[in-house]
Amino acid sequence: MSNLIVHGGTPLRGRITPSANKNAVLPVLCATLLTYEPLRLLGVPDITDVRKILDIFRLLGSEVQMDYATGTLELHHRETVFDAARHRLPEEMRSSIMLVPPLLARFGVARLEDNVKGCTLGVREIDPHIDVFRQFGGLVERSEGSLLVRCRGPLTPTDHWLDYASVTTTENFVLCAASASGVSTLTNAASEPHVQEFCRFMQMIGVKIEGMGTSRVTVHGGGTLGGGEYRFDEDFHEITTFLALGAITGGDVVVRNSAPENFPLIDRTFAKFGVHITHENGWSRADCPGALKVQTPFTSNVLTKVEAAPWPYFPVDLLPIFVALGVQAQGNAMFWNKVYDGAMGWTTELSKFGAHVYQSDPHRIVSFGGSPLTPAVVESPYIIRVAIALFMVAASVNGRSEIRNATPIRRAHPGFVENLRSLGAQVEWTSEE
Ligand SMILES: CC(=O)N[C@H]1[C@@H](OP(=O)(O)OP(=O)(O)OC[C@H]2O[C@@H](n3ccc(=O)[nH]c3=O)[C@H](O)[C@@H]2O)O[C@H](CO)[C@@H](O)[C@@H]1O
Ligand SMILES: C=C(OP(=O)(O)O)C(=O)O
Repeated sequence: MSNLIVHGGTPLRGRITPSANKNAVLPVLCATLLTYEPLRLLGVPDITDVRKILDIFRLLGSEVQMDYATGTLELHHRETVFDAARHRLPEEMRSSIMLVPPLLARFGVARLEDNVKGCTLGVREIDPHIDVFRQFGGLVERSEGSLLVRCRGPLTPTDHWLDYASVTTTENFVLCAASASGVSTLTNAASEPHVQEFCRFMQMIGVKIEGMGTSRVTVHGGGTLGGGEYRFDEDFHEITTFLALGAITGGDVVVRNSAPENFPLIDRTFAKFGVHITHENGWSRADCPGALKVQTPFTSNVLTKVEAAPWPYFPVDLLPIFVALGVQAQGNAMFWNKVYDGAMGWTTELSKFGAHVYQSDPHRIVSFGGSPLTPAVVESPYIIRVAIALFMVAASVNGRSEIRNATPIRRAHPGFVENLRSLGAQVEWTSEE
């Protein structure tokens, strides 16, 4: 694990182009294994999760040419071999679970390690995925430290209704449905921008999908899939992160943003902390006239709140970024994580900066912002966006801070430190790992 050393207090200024969204890139990479045709992917980020998936492709015998300097990936899964006893799917990342449907389609078997939990946000269920595999005719059995999923023939189309709008379960449903001959429908489907982007890629390789971006998705599966060229969109998480960094340091950061239509709720959430976002000619800017300040609600006896839930609610992965704004803003705010039951414990680390945050239950915290903060040495849990939130607070405080175990940032944000330096930040990693 590597730490971030930050000399904070410098307002960040400049223009920046965000990278692709890890949570779109990874399901797309898994989906590539469904086709035998060559593909070219553009804008592939140099992040550790991508490297892990490409490593498994190489083990399977796929042709993989990745040029990280240009973000161009040439991929051809022409002749592949999978040995469930020998080949291990990448651990410590949630997306491995989306390799199961293409492995089933190709080899009739997949083995999933127990440790595919990704960020330590509390329970990351696999039962909804198993329900999906079984609905399509998959056979699931427990083996030591892993699950074995098999199918005795091609998957069969199905209709399914999810308990909740799970991102990766929706993607797994679409992946299974693409290889099942016939029509499959998912109700209570997730609709996040990355789920929609993944569906657009599936359409490009020849899968007919109706209802993408809504809660009911219909997939016409079983056709022969093609190849082609696909360029990834910009990551709304990274766009929001850079805008928030500009605001928390009192600077002026302008970020490339080709999809401002995804931002109305995110913009209103910034406004709750006194940050005004504008979108013009494909660029977004955070303007913060004066100090950060929590908006006072008109309703009496309530707190200004940020309520995170499946899209189109405020995105849960952005919640820590706004907690960082909350502790710097004058006033009190409530942050409500409706998705995860164990994603708020990290906020005790904020007290090391002198911040006052109270956890009222596993899902909710209240920030009492505006107290003067001092530099600190803090520990990040294995949560990408929390390492960033701790960095944000450090960057806004005069003096030397250290974010220990900040490596998870490398799972999602390529060249994070280099990008920040280009905006004027004084920050470095303690090691290259
Ligand atoms: C690789 C990838 O794409 N990871 C993302 C994906 O993970 P992932 O697909 O694992 O997240 P899910 O949408 O399945 O939700 C995660 C967990 O939250 C709980 N839950 C979720 C929703 C709900 O309405 N009720 C409920 O109880 C469940 O315990 C579930 O296991 O979506 C999450 C939620 O946006 C994001 O944090 C992750 O970054
Ligand atoms: C939680 C995240 O990723 P994962 O689901 O892979 O842990 C994330 O991208 O913030």
